[in-house]
Order: sequence, then C-alpha cells, then structure tokens
Amino acid sequence: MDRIMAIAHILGYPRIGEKRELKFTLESFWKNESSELVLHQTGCELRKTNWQKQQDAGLEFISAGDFSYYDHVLDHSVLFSATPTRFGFKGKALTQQDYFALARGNADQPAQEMTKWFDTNYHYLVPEFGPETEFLINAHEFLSQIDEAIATGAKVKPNLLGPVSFLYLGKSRAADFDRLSLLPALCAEYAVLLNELTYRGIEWVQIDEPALGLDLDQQWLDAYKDAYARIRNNRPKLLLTTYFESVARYAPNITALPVDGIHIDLVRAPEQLGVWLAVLPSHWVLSAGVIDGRNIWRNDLENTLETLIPVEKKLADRLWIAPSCSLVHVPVTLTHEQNLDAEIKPWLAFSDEKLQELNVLQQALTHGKESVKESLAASSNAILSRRLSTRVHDKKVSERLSKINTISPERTSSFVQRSTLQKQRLNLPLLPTTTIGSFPQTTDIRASRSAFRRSEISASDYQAIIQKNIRNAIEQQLQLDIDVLVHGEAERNDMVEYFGEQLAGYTFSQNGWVQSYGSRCVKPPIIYGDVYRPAAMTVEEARYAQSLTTRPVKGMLTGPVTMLQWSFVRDDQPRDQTALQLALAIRDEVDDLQKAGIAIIQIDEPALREGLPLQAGKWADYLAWAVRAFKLSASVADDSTQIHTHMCYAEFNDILPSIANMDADVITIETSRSAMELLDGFGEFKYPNEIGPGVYDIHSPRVPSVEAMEKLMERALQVIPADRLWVNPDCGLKTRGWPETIEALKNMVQTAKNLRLKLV
Ligand SMILES: Nc1nc2c(c(=O)[nH]1)N[C@@H](CNc1ccc(C(=O)N[C@@H](CCC(=O)N[C@@H](CCC(=O)N[C@@H](CCC(=O)O)C(=O)O)C(=O)O)C(=O)O)cc1)CN2
Ligand code: MET
Ligand SMILES: [Zn+2]
Repeated sequence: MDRIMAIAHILGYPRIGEKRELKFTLESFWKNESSELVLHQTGCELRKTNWQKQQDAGLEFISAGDFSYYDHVLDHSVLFSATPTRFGFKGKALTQQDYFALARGNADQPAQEMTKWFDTNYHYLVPEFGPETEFLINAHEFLSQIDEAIATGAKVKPNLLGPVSFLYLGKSRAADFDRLSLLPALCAEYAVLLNELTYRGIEWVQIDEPALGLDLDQQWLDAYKDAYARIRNNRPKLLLTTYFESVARYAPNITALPVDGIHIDLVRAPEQLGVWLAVLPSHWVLSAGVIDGRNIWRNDLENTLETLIPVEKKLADRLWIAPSCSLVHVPVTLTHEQNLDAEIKPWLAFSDEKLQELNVLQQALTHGKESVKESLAASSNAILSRRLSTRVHDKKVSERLSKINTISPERTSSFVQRSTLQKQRLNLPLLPTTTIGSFPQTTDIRASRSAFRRSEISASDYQAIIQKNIRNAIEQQLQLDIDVLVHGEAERNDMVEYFGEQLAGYTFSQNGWVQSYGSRCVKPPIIYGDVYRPAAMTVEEARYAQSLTTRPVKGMLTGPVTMLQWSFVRDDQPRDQTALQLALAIRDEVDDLQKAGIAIIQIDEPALREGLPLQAGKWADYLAWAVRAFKLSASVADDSTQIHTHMCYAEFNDILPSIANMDADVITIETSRSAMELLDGFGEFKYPNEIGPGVYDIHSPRVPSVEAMEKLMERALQVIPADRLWVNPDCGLKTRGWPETIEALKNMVQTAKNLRLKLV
C-alpha cells in the first residue's frame, strides 16, 4: 500500500524562457517595435509553459507570483503602491510604461537603485521608503496571475516576499528614518492580500524571508514577531522560506512565529537539519531544500535519500522536498544543448532536470526506491563518472598548487617606491583620465561573433573585424585626449565567459542563460576541473592596441575572485582552492602582458564584495583567501608595471582594510550614484594608494555635464590628495551606444582639464 505522498515543490522558476523569449520581447517593446499585447502574450505563454513543466514533474503545487516583467522586488513595491514618491505615481493606476520607468528611469527621474540580491549575481530594484511612504494594496496584476494559475486546474502556491525582508531590503533617503516604523501599515495591506488568497481557495502561501540568513539585530528579530502576529487571521497556511544560509541560530525566534512551516537551505547549510528536527513545532511542515538552486551539478540522489528517509520516518507527510532556493539562479533546460561536452553533460542539471530530480526523490519517498531504480542508477552512474573522470584532476595543477606557499603575494617594493618608478615610466598628467575597459558592444560586433560561431565567416575575417573595432576605440580615445587608453573589449562576449573559454578546466553551455537584471542575462561558464592557462589569452589584442599609440594602453583582465563568483563552480573542492588555481592562471597572463611591453594591467574584481559571506562571522576567512588570490595574480608584476583593479556595485566601506591590503597601485570604483559618499570611507581610512572614483553612472544614456562631474571631483579632492586621484566613469561602457559615450567622455576629459588649471 502506498504511504502518504511526499510533497515536492519549488520556490520559483526562471522567467526568461528556454530561448530568452522574455529578453527579446522586452527589448523590442522598449524600442517600440512591438506592442504591449505581444509583451503580455509572451508573459502568459512563459507562465503557462513553466506551470506545465511543474505539473508534468508531479509537483504538489505550481509556483505562481514568481514571474516578473523586470524584477520581483520591483513588482512587490508596485503590489503595495510603495513606488518612490519622486515619480509622482501616487494614486495613479500604473501603466506598463510607468512600471518600466521605475526600472529604467525616464526623462525626469533616474531609475530605482539596483543592487545585488544577497550573494548572487541577480540584481533587484531597491525599494525606496520614507516618512511619506503609504501602502495600499494594488493586486490586480498579482491576482490575475494567481487566477491564471488556478485556471490550469493545478494546486497553486503563490510566492510573496515577506514584510520584514521587504522593508529590510529597501532604503530610506531621509536621514534617520526608521523603516520599521512602516511595519504596521504594511502588514495591514498584507492581511488584505492574504484574505483575498483565502477567498480564492489557496491553501498554502510561500512567504520568503531571506533576511533571516543575515546577522539581524534585536529590533529586526522582534519585527518578525510583530509582523506575523499582525497577519495571522483568515489567511492561507504560510510556509516561511529561508535560503542561502543557516537560520538555526534564530530557531527560538522563528519557532515562536504563527506560521505553518519553514523551508531551509540544506545545500548551503546542511548542518542546520538536526537543529530543525529537534525544535520543529508539532504542526509545522519542514521543507528540505536538498537540490542545489545555485549550481548546475546533478544531484547525488542516493545520497540525498539517505538524508531524507530518516527525516521522512520522523515527519511523515510533514516533510516537503524542494530545491534550496528559487531556480532563477540557474539556466532553464539542457534540452537545447547540442554542443556540450558529451562526458560532462550527464553531470549537469538545469532547472528542468532539477524538476525531474525532485520527481524521482518524491517517488522514492512515496513508493520506495525500487519504484525508481533506473533513475537512481542513472544518477549514481553520473556521480561516479564525474568522480572517476580523468579530466577533473590535473597533476601539473596540483603540483603547482602544492608549492604555492613559495610564491609571495607581495609586490617587490612598497607602493611609494613603485609609484616613483611608475611615474617616471608613464609620465602622466595630474588627475589622469581613463575608462574602465569596455566600449560599446554594438549589434555589429555581436552579429559578427554570432556569424563566426556559426562558421559563416572565417577566423581571419572575424579577427579583422575585432581589429577594426580596436583601432576605432583607440582613435576615438586619442581624439578625446584620454591619457590611459583601453582596447575596448570588443572580442569579449562577457568578461568572465571570455576567459573561461580559454582556460582548461572550464566548459560552456550554448544556451545556459541566467537573468542578471531586467532583460540582461549572463551565461556563466562551468568550472568542472583543475584550472590552468594553456596559452596567452589577451596578449595579441593588447599588443595590437598598444602598437597603434604611444600613450599607455591598459591590459585588461578579470581577477580570480570574480572568475570564481560569476562561474558555476565545482562542488567537489573548496572554493578557495579553485580561486587559487584561477589566481595562478591570471598571474601567468599578467606576466605575459608585461613581457609584451604593457605598462599598465587592470585586474577587475567587481564581484569581490558580492562573494562576501552573509554572516559576518565568516568574513575574515573569505577575505583572507580572496585577497590572497588577487595578490597572487598581481604580485608577478614588476615594480614599474602599474596594477589597477576595478570594483563596482557595492558598499566597500566595511571591507576597506582588505581592499587596501590588495595593494593595487590604482583602484577605480563606482561612486557617482552615491555622490562620492562612498569615497568618504576611503578618506577616513586614509586609503594609501591611488583611486579613480567614478564621476558618472554608465547605467543611463544620460550625458553628464562638466559642472556635475567637476562637483563630484571637488568632493573627491576634499578627501584624497590630487596626486593620487584619477578621473574615470563608474564602470565599463559595453551597454552604452557610441554617440552618448563620446559626449560623456568629452565632458569627462574637460572636467579633468578644468581641474588641472585650478590646481596649479
Ligand atoms: N558575468 C557577468 N556578470 C555581471 C556583469 C558582467 O559584465 N558579466 N556585470 C554586472 C551585470 N551587468 C550586465 C551587463 C550587461 C549584460 C549583457 O549585456 N548581457 C548580454 C549578453 C552578453 C553576451 O554574452 N553576448 C554574446 C551574444 C549573445 C547573444 O545573444 N547572441 C545572439 C546573437 C546576437 C546577435 O546576432 O546580435 C545569438 O547567439 O542568438 C556575445 O556578445 O557574443 C545580454 O543580456 O544580451 C549582462 C550583465 C554584474 N554582473
Ligand atoms: C562589471 S565590471 C566591468 C569591467 C570591465 N573591464 C568593463 O569595462 O566592462
Ligand atoms: Zn564595473
């Protein structure tokens, strides 16, 4: 006789579509090339397909409310009418254009700020709260998607971001404003919405509270108690979902909440299972996040069942099984992967394959392992094939790594000594101007690359096109009178993917796209084995660019921590080991570049901050290996070779000692959106080396004025001495068009010239 069904569910499904349908429909809508109707039709089809897949996989519920036309946190702000006051949308029924204005800005207002979703490469739109914020439920779009889901006939579990995490993830522009003062008013609207869902016959709602994975002070912990007490009446059952970290330390607070179950991430934090089994209230369900929602490796199902079977014995139908977090962080399907390495492909599981894995686990728990013995055997074979593969371990790499302690992470001389040598060699003016690396990735460049990939043009044709683009970038920069040039990165599809393609130990998908923000996607390359650099990766382009000018052209590399953070990484060795392998590969490239006569080498680390663990107790360990990896990649540089690094998208003030310890000769950082506030930390901390604080935001096509940039630089000059300051944009220009790029850089160079006159 069958026992009670084990319940399988997911926390969210990717919304971009198997072939990035959402991206293409969005971009054509924005260009006015297609209608709102087409946009909504595509949205509707994507949801329908996603739900069908979930039903086919035998999930107990289909997941609704996880779809978004841009970002689910933005949707949540709209759901409660909590859009920033500055847009003047109060009391107005938002149009589709209004919605995108919040996400992308309009003629009058810059977009809502965008920031990283916890330690992922997904970006959300930061809610803006203030004393004037009023909440009013505006659930038409949300409820119509729920109704659409209900109409499929399946059981529906709506997703909602929880009230405390929503407030936590927002920001206030008003000084000293306490966001928690908004909690009662916000919860009143949640209550209305939850009543509405009860009325629709919804049994369970998934309420995401990922803030519980962070270090919370007492005030925020208490807010949970208050919030959930306020929404306890006439509502569906609530599954409180947590992910990315252990929440065991808050178990006493969490178990006191009037909810009906908890989801925990057992991939990131398997050690918390014991705690939860011991304290789980007797009427709660426990949703075990056992399938990795952040990585693409096939699950070891036998192993997972070993964990689950005793739990199931104890909890019976109170055990639910799920991926560790929403699947938005992994690609959609392996179905279209024709070119994936045949040995490696069976080791992988994208979202659809993860649904299958859940299905097998559910069957095994319900009907016994016998019932799915073939699937279990296939899983075990894949795990074994990966473990025994001769392609994972490379003796040369392990030998080199075993001697890594003999390589000094320090440069030969101190910054002051290096600086003297570099000044002699480079002979730059005061407040040198530069850019961050990329110039516009035009449709032309992408189309040529695409044609080359499809073998429609030859390698030499493709190379000629890249050279033409490099030549153009150099000419433009010379005309603009920029001091330190870049080659423009035309040859790179994506900074990380490009290097991954040239390193051993990496493989790639054709279609493994993951949403980064809005319509922008990335295709993280896959590290499956020991990493090393078989041959020089950037020297040819750097040498060519340098041959066109007497001004210095920066060599342009991605650093080991960012390579790690933006790739799908091995789960069979600690991350720091992979980072060290990457560090040695980049180190080889730095050496080759300087041997080719390149005097300045930039090693980008935009993801260094993103990789920081969510709980402060783990920071020191991470920072130690991450900084060491960066330094090992740079320390091969001669004193007279100037090392730059670049970081964007982050608060740096809490890790300034580590940034200083990286000892790059120059760091360029994103500062313009915070009006140089960020630089105050560097001033207070007395950051010892040179800094280029970004003087304009590259995320908007708006051309900044000379006055605006001068003002920012004057602010910078108050905290950093002029002889250690550079003038540059916030980040690379790959997403911009040429005309606005030239106008903006013209003004930027003028800014530097004006200031030089004032300073002498
Ligand atoms: N990995 C990573 N993470 C990051 C960043 C980053 O640069 N890289 N920056 C921040 C986020 N910013 C981002 C900024 C831009 C894009 C972006 O523009 N992505 C492109 C894809 C880039 C790419 O790989 N382009 C391929 C082209 C892929 C493609 O669509 N090809 C078409 C053909 C295109 C054509 O014919 O024009 C096809 O194959 O069908 C290339 O240049 O080769 C996109 O969504 O469109 C992504 C993230 C933080 N995280
Ligand atoms: C996301 S950081 C980007 C750095 C890179 N060198 C560029 O200019 O695009
Ligand atoms: Zn950047």
